Amino acid sequence: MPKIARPLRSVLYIPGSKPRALDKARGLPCDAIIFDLEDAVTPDEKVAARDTLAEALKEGRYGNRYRVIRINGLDTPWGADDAAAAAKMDADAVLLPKVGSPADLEALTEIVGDIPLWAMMETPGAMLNAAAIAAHRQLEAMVMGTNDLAKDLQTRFRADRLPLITGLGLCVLAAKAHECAVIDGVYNAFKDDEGLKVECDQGRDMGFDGKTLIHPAQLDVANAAFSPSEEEAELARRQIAAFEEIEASGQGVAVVDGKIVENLHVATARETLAKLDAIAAMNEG
Ligand SMILES: CC(C)(COP(=O)(O)OP(=O)(O)OC[C@H]1O[C@@H](n2cnc3c(N)ncnc32)[C@H](O)[C@@H]1OP(=O)(O)O)[C@@H](O)C(=O)NCCC(=O)NCCSC(=O)C[C@H](O)C(=O)O
Ligand SMILES: [Mg+2]
Repeated sequence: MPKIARPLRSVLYIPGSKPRALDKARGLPCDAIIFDLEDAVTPDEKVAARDTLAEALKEGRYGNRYRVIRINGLDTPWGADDAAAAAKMDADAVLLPKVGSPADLEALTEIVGDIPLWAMMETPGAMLNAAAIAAHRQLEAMVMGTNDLAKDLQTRFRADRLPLITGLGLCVLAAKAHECAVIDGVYNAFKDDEGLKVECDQGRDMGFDGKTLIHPAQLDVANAAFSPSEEEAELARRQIAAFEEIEASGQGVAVVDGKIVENLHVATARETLAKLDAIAAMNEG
């Protein structure tokens, strides 16, 4: 069972310092929100942003969007106070930037207690320690920080993300091995829908559960890319029906569209339909 069983197709960053954006998010079709106190907030605004965010969360009205607070690192002047404040806010999880090892998460639990944790995976060290980080008992999700990772790796931007693929893959493997969710990094060119779609499709094909986003205009592309398509749902229904029929006759392998369907494919087909149901339930709730 995944530690967090809910759609996380679109995970929108909102600067904790921007009341207008904090309010706008109450009506946006995102599955989760990362209320940011880190990179989207200038040093001068950091302390005030904490209070602005606390007020917004107290007022609530975020519906069933999952609410995650990204604090500053515990090695910064703001991190410990952010963590203490976040623990008292009405949020679902706390996200720690630049996690390097499980010890970083352990240090955070000493301040926030047993609230679920999310980890920014954005340094070369984190890629190499991904399995140990994913195994932390309170970790619920990993979030790729592809900007920081690209910076540390001194890569150039490439549409195919070749320089980042090893790290992305290591984090997907680690998260899946430990039943954590894993969310892809942001696409910086927020007016480029086509480029965003290519990157979302790549992330979806790699096994990511969703994408982090920086602007409301990116939500529809991510929601579509990380939802099962009509064709996938229709194929899933046919696979289940064909397998049930063949199973009733005492056989273990069905054939649909010229391809074998065994019990493991049926499990995937059922997951596809369950995901659609979860999205529908979330949209109704
Ligand atoms: C990128 C932006 C600075 C653009 O802002 P702006 O020019 O104000 O955009 P628009 O005028 O097009 O905005 C239209 C309306 O939408 C609202 N808005 C904009 N962004 C958001 C948002 N993220 N959430 C909610 N609402 C948003 C505006 O308020 C306008 O509303 P209205 O006036 O009512 O019409 C800006 O989008 C922005 O700041 N984005 C977030 C940037 C951010 O969070 N960065 C940090 C996270 S990314 C990161 O750190 C990556 C990671 O760590 C790594 O290493 O990779
Ligand atoms: Mg970062």
